[in-house]
Amino acid sequence: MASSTGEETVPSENVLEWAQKDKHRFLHAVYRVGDLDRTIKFYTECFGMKLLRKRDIPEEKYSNAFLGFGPEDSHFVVELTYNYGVDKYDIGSGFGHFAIASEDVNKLVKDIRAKGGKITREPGPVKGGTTVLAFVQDPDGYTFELIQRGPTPEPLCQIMLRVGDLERSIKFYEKACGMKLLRSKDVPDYKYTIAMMGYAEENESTVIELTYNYGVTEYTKGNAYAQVAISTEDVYKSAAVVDLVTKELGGKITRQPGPIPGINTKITSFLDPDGWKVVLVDHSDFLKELENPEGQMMLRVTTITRRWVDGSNTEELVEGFDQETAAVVLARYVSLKMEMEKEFDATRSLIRLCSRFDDYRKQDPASFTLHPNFSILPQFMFNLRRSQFIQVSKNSPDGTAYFQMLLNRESITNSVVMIQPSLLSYSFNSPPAPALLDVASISADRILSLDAYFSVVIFHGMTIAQWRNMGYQNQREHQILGRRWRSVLRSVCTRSWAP
Ligand SMILES: C[C@@H](O)C(=O)SC[C@H](NC(=O)CC[C@H](N)C(=O)O)C(=O)NCC(=O)O
Ligand SMILES: [Zn+2]
Repeated sequence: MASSTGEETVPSENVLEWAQKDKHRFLHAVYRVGDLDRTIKFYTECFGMKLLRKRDIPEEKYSNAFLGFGPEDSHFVVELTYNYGVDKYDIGSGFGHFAIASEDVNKLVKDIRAKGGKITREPGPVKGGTTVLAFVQDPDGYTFELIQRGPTPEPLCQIMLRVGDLERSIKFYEKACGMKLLRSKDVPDYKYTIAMMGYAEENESTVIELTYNYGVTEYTKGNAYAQVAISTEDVYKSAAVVDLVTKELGGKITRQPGPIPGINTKITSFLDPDGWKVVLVDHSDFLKELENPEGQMMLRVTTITRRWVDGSNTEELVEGFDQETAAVVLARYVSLKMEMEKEFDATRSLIRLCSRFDDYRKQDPASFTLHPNFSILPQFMFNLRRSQFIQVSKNSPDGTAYFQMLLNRESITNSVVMIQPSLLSYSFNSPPAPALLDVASISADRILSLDAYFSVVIFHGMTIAQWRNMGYQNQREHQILGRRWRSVLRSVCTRSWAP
């Protein structure tokens, strides 16, 4: 369906469907600690967690440590952040607890106490219920609930957050994140209600435990707990869903979908109606970026198994279609065929594909639409035909061979950039955001970086160019501008490829 501006708009109910179709997994909870080694020692010795990886980012003055009960590609973990020189944080009144499932809470409490851990609630049935639990405080004051449970594949099993309107929050996490309400429980004697939200059985996986205290609608957030990271199969579609849901239930997008400059992992982030932050991370990017305990980048070859479907079953074919991968495979195929068959015409492939998966009314060309899962292919083919893989006359044979070698060797993400340059727009009051490959993206107060993989072009809008020419970035009275300008240049120039 085309709108008056000619842009394709998809009815909101179709957009919202994506959250229910998407595949999600809880990846990690991010929070700040005052002493990384102190917390690592406590979690490994008292909880039995394993240190999975550490990283230090001196230019940004912080370090991270990831700990959990199993590897990150299959377990929910904690991501600790240590900011240089900051040894204390305010946890606020809204953050409740993390939870660790144990088959013997009493024994675990004894062990933790013997190692100097601070038990703030002795083991016993929960007030108003029967589940045996205990509470322990970690060195920074974060509360960990120790919950009695049989064997489970996911011991790190809860993030408890207090909310001011339980129904609103349940609806938000169902519609924006595709979560299910796994269980709710009202405890009138203690004037609270809880709701367990997640993607699988409560005893088998991590959940967000939403807690409503009767009559309490506001909590302080503090500056200690940061966010929860959840995987998604498509950050762009997921962000479109979240944007719609925030208009209905509150909350807001805090980072538009797109690659993290220099890392390429695609993310989007937002606040829920109570201000709790969620980051959605592209799952295949996440798996590729995982590092091993020595901190080396471990590029994983992730075999994405797609259920094969009978070619005549168009609907299932469309639903499982990965257009970025298809576009790159098509480019690799076409650049090979062009070399072997001079009369080979790449457009025929696109025409065949469109005639198979399009939707239009006869005699009405304007009604032509392609399913969203095919939306980038036409523009991709437009750029491929003009790329150095097809227009070989401009290169030496060695040059063409070099470009084709890289196209066949690089990741899907980088190969897409080789054929369809990515344009990022940087401004001084919002995070970098993908921009349309069109002159309309040029504006006086923005810096544009065109990444064509083999070359990067940095364009300064007229106003910024004037500031730069007048040396504002080096003048004391414009030091904020200078700092921002240098961080923009740094993020543009720190790319992950090395031709
Ligand atoms: C089910 C389990 O994971 C829980 O966390 S329920 C524990 C129970 N929660 C509350 O009381 C929530 C309301 C409270 N006012 C709050 O805001 O945290 C709890 O903490 N019980 C205490 C006990 O001693 O049982
Ligand atoms: Zn709990």
